[in-house]
Amino acid sequence: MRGVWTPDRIRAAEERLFEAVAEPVVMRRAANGVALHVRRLLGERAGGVAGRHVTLLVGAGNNGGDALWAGALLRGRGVGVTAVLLAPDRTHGEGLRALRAAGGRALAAEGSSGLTSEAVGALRRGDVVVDGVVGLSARGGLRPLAAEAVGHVGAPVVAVDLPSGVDPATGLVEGPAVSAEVTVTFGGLKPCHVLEEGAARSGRVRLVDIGLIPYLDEPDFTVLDPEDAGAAWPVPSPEDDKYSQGVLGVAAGSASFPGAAMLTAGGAVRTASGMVRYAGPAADAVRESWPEIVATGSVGDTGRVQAWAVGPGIGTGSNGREVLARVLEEARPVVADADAITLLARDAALWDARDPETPLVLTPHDGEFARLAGERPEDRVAAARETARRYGVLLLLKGNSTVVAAPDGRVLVHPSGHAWPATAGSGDVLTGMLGKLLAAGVEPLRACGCAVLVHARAAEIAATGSAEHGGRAPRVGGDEEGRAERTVGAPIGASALLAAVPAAIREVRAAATASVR
Ligand SMILES: NC(=O)C1=CN([C@@H]2O[C@H](COP(=O)(O)OP(=O)(O)OC[C@H]3O[C@@H](n4cnc5c(N)ncnc54)[C@H](O)[C@@H]3O)[C@@H](O)[C@H]2O)[C@@H](O)CC1
Ligand SMILES: [K+]
Repeated sequence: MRGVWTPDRIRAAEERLFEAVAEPVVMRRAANGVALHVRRLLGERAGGVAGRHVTLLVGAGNNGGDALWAGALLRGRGVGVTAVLLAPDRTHGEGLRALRAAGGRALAAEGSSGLTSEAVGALRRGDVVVDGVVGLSARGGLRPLAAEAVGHVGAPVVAVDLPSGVDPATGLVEGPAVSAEVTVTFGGLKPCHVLEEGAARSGRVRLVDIGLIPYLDEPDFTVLDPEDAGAAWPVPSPEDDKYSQGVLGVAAGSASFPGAAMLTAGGAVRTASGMVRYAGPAADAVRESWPEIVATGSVGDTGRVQAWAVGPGIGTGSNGREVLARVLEEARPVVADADAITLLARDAALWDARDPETPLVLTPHDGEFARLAGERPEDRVAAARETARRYGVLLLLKGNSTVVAAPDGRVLVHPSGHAWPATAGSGDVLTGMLGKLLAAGVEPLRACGCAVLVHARAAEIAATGSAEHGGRAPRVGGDEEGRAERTVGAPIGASALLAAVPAAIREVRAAATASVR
């Protein structure tokens, strides 16, 4: 599990760190980390380090200072280094002196008519380009000169701290911005690494220890790693029987639309052993597809369950309303999706059926969220947190980065790093998976994080056929250099995602086993 801290909290921790350790020492640590990851990328993409060329794009502040110091260290490894200075009169002085003393070159980016031809040549020559334009103090998109310079970059980019042009606190991009292959950040992750467009533009995020950790407060939110999901995933123990592992009730689909029932129930079956019960008009179809499921026609006829998954395909009319009300009255943990969210958003009386002490998870996409909250989410973490608190629910806001907020303010984010789950029926599978984890007794916030992570990975495995990597490096963190990120994929349907769930579970469980060795 990794923490994510807002820029303000990072700065406050840095101030405390500087009382104990001199700032240049800290910067040198940061630069060491940048140089290490530039060397790795050179090895990967240029076949070696010595004799290769690195171009530094350097802005006005300490972010550029980090890049210059890293350049000086790379010179020591036989790398040719050229710094292109976007603001020569405000360049980090010590960093520039260090680079020149190590034999690096520096030139001004701007001539009398925009970017000079020397600067363009340097940007085109780099085997790797280091983005030291702007870091934690970034405001808005790249300024025109920096944007023009970035436009000439064809080589892979290592971003210092964050890809320039991305808002550090939100991950939003409001103008031109850098797209990095690797982002090297310091002390702790920032929201831009895992949220919105910033997550995609950060590429592989590498965290460097600069001694900041003891000075950090509680993170603003957290990110689960595959090994966290693997460690929490329920598997049967020798004492278990089919009931003791948690029974899930599924209320989904209809006679004319049995697909939602099939996918929700299937998500549950593939997630954990034990038992799944189905209640609804698609009972015959469900029995046929999933003979292991005990299927009945109505919620009232279903035997005991430890949790319910309700909503996909139940409709928003009186039948759907009745099903949802019956499920809520049972006072068991519930995951409510799709039509159930629409019903809850427009019918305040339905909330009376609910026991406020029993966990209720709502899993909206942005449109369903707008029905609940009155508007589409802008700052997704803040919006999910506020809505979770207001309704007293766990709010799982789906998106490329999925945000899960608990009513007590805790938040988990999962940056999927790809969009393969964006296919019809995929949400139904997630609902079944999450329901089964709740039935198995996994703590609700963690259950949400685990289900989202494994669901996203299953989609990726289905699309890319990459299961053979057996425990791919996580996008955020990890030492292994990514390979699967460049795997070419093919579009999938939700059935293919569902079929890949066991492979994804095996992968996270293998990651958990490896991490305790
Ligand atoms: N506080 C510290 O001493 C440490 C800072 N570190 C580095 O320092 C960075 C923060 O440095 P600074 O606070 O000096 O500021 P930055 O280097 O992030 O920004 C410098 C200046 O760029 C300008 N700017 C803002 N938005 C811009 C945009 N969109 N396009 C172009 N220019 C823009 C502003 O004038 C800003 O003051 C971190 O991101 C990290 O890389 C690390 O060395 C670790 C320790
Ligand atoms: K940067």
